[in-house]
Amino acid sequence: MSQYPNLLSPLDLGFTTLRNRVIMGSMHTGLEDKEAHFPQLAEYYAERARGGVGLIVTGGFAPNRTGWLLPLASKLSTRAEAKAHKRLTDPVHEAGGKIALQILHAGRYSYHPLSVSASGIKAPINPFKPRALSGYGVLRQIRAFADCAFLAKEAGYDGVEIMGSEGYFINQFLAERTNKRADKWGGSAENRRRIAVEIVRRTREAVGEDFIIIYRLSMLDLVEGGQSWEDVVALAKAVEEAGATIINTGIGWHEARVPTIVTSVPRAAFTWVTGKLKPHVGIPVVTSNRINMPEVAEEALAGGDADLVSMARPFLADPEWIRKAETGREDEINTCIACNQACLDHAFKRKLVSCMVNPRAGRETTLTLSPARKTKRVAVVGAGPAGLAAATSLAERGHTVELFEAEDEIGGQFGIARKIPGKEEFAETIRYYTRRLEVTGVKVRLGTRVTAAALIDAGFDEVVLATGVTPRVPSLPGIDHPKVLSYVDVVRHGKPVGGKVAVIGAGGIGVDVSEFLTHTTSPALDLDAWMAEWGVTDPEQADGGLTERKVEPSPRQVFLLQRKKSGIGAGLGKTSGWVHRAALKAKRVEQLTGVTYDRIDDDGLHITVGDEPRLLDVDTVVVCAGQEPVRDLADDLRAAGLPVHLIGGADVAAELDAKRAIDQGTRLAAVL
Ligand SMILES: Cc1cc2nc3c(=O)[nH]c(=O)nc-3n(C[C@H](O)[C@H](O)[C@H](O)COP(=O)(O)O)c2cc1C
Ligand code: SF4
Repeated sequence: MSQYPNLLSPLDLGFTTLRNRVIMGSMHTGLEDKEAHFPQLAEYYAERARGGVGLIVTGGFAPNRTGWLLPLASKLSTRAEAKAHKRLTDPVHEAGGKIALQILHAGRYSYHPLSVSASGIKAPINPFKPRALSGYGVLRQIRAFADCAFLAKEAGYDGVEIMGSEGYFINQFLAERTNKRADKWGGSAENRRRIAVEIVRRTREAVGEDFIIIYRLSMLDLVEGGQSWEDVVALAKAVEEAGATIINTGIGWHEARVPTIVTSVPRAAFTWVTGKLKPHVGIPVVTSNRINMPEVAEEALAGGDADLVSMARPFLADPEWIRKAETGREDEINTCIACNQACLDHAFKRKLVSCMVNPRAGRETTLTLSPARKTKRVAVVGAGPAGLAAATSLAERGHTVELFEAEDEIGGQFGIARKIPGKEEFAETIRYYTRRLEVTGVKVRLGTRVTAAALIDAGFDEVVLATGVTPRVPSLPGIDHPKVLSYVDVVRHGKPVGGKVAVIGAGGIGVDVSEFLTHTTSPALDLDAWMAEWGVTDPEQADGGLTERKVEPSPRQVFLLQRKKSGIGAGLGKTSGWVHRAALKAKRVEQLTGVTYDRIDDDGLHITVGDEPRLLDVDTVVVCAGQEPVRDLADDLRAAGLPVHLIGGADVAAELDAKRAIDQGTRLAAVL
């Protein structure tokens, strides 16, 4: 008997059966935008289908040019385009999987001048003002959805998902916020939902009975002027009536100021919303967002909140997620830690999407770990993200690998990250590597500060130096004062910190340390606390589910300081930086930029801001002023003729970058 009886049980849809209750949620990876990338996209999907996922939903494809998210982005509106899609659907079917095409019309989120919407109201996150559609224009858009679905069927898809949430085109008709129309497509709730219902009805007519239609329904808009709960329920019933097979959950518009998927959002944070809707409809419902491990998914289903779970990013992180859950190897799952660093942050920069913890994602055809032609004895020094990726990937290719780590535990900087409130997920990557080291047979030497002489004597063929970084000590009068601590002292070693603290350096680490110092508990581990913090409430109590934000007061007063004039946490990703900045503001952290540090003494930290000298009478100064690479072994090893490879912080320490570190470790291992 499986440990996950609900999750792994098939779902009979009448005309077809899904092999389990897991949908790989829609993710636009960038590979969809050019047919030249379809072979790569096909292999990315096929690998996930082989891994056992029940149904794959593609990234969004526009049904016409006006619906494009970006100029020349993915679209399916012609027979020629449909033909190319066969290259995607065939390999998935050969692997025993199923695949649905997502139809996404961006409406006023379209980043181009052709953008259209219910009304001519510009989105706060887009410079392009949409044109309000005429009545005829609305009918043409509806038809485009149905035609796109018809082409998808021709291309061999098992179904389509109609994207009705996240503030895109359909959602813009549903909410009064963006729909000011006076015709039959606006005004009353019934009129506002007419377009969604018509799209589903016309799509069903176009594709016939035996074809999956998922409707992704915005259950919580999280914006002012969003839909009421009554509207949401009425829409769900109407969509079912119009012929949808399944309803998927959508949460929050892109312009919402509530985080919905970053790592500080508790796991399965919105499953209760799906559960609230479920009794109102007869068709299966899917829950989504921040479900990343089998026990979380199983609990959502066993609790009766949903019939299926959608997991998007977890399938970037691990294509074999299902197989591992099926065979009791959940401790081998490479867990999505919701960092967004290589997925959504890439998408925003128009870079191809991948995954921080799995750099092979989206590069299945180019980054392969094939068996080594000549096996070697390799020493990897340092068990941070770079060293772990290198050691395990090398061992997977058949090399004999020994991993040396000076500390008593693996993880490097991730061991610090995991202690930051809201970043607990980083512990999963350490757990994953702990197990992967065992599975791949790497010999691990913890608490061993290995010397160059020992490495030379041992006769390794290659040495990989992943020795990481040490905190940079700025030259500043009073830097030796007892009230000065490094971020490592504070976070890793838990050294006591006073009630008034200055944090020097407002990069990613300074921001993390400020979060650490202003929290006594982690809202990420307490859904009620998190909802209160972000003002998320039951949509029955407030339209769109938004109320006032309330935060627990900080246990200490924190000043976050930066020499540069650029913004606080400027290097943080687009999708997560604003969340940290908003959280620190709510905790009343005083943020100062353009600061000159004058000296530290018994009175505190003396600074100059602009031309104004100022004394911060703090008890503790925490230094987060960058880091220096640790690479002392390199010269001696090279002098002895050993091939030495520097990776991670030991290579480039200027900006701590785990994404780069894991990628570099994996790529090195692929060719050694
Ligand atoms: C890189 C990326 C691209 C996405 N593209 C789409 C998309 O095209 N359509 C869509 O409905 N959702 C899209 N999403 C949202 C996901 O479907 C999903 O709702 C979100 O990632 C939360 O689920 P997860 O925690 O399982 O990843 C995207 C998410 C990511 C990370
Ligand atoms: S980059 Fe981060 S958030 Fe994105 S899939 Fe990978 S682990 Fe998850």
